[in-house]
Amino acid sequence: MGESNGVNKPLVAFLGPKASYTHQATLDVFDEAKYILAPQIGIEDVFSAVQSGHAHRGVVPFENSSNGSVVFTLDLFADLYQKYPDILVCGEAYISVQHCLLGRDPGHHPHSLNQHVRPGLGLTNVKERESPLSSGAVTPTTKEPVPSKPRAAPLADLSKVKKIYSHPQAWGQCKSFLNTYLKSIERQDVSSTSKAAQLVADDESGTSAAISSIVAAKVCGLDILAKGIEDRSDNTTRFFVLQNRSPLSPSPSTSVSAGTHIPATEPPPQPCDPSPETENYKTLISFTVDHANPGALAHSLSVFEQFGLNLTSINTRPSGVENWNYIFFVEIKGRKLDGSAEGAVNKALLDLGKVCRGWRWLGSWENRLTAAGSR
Ligand SMILES: O=C(O)C(=O)C[C@]1(C(=O)O)C=C[C@@H](O)C=C1
Repeated sequence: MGESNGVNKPLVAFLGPKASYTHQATLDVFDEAKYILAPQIGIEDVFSAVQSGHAHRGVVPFENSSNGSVVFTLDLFADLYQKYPDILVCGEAYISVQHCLLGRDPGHHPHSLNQHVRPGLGLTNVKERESPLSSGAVTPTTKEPVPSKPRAAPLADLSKVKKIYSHPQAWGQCKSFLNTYLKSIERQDVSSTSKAAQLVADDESGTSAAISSIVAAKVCGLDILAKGIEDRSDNTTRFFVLQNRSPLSPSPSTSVSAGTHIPATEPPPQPCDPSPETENYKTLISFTVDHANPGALAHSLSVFEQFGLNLTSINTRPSGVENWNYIFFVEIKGRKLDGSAEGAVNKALLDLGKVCRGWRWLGSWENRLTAAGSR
């Protein structure tokens, strides 16, 4: 299970196709020489591959610094139909996201190619125009951080663009550019930004464009019509590495030949790290409360305070049971110790069970956020 027959390498499922931001996150965590990286059509396919044991690990987007949670991923963790009971988060990765508008530039001259290189994706010779064509474009610098003004101007004439494809997360990250240069142009959601680039590459009319990456421009042979169109220069997406809690899913030491590199995001040693140092870990927990009970949410959250566990994020999604009832997701600093009643997280979970309706531990993993972005 979780291995590709013949080559004996563990399989890592990720939201594809190739050149998605999730692919870039996957390459940051998993060495292509030691793992088979398997693109999936949707985020749910990644969950399914890990749940079934077909994949050893999975990589999915979780949240963006400017546009918030990836609700598709949260809903899969909410798992209303109990399809993914064994999914655990065992790692995270942060990718700086610089979006481009990709399409066909009628004024493109093939000799003005720029060179870009991205290991693992073989990126070279990306077709990027050097000079803005758009008159009256606002071109703020980072010294002029006015949110309503786009950070980039088009590099080509956009008047022929009649439809834009992208992953729904991308629209909210590029609001200023879209409202300024592509207002009222039809937008179509697709499963990923690299899928969007593929669709535009297949559209021979040349009237569609994609919000996607510079890597996808190369892979799909598209022109860069604008670059750096995200609202914020520090636009970053966080990805989760998933594993199956069941021992059927092979651990790296059994599935990879001796001396292999184990990614830094692999789960902490099991069953129990004797070190009391849990500060550099994070834990994701979901829980539901009795909505008729005043203070039910406050009582649940106070459990974490009692054990000195800092909350790093809180999210809600509809519970699926009753209208206006929610499932809560909290992320806290610290980790659950396996097979132990000790540890602040373990104790907090015991107490949480006394005040909430139900809870689920969704994994503990090493915190990969540097002190600069600390949380
Ligand atoms: O569409 C992709 O390329 C993805 O990997 C998904 C995703 C996301 O869901 O947040 C990843 C990074 C960007 O924030 C936009 C889209």
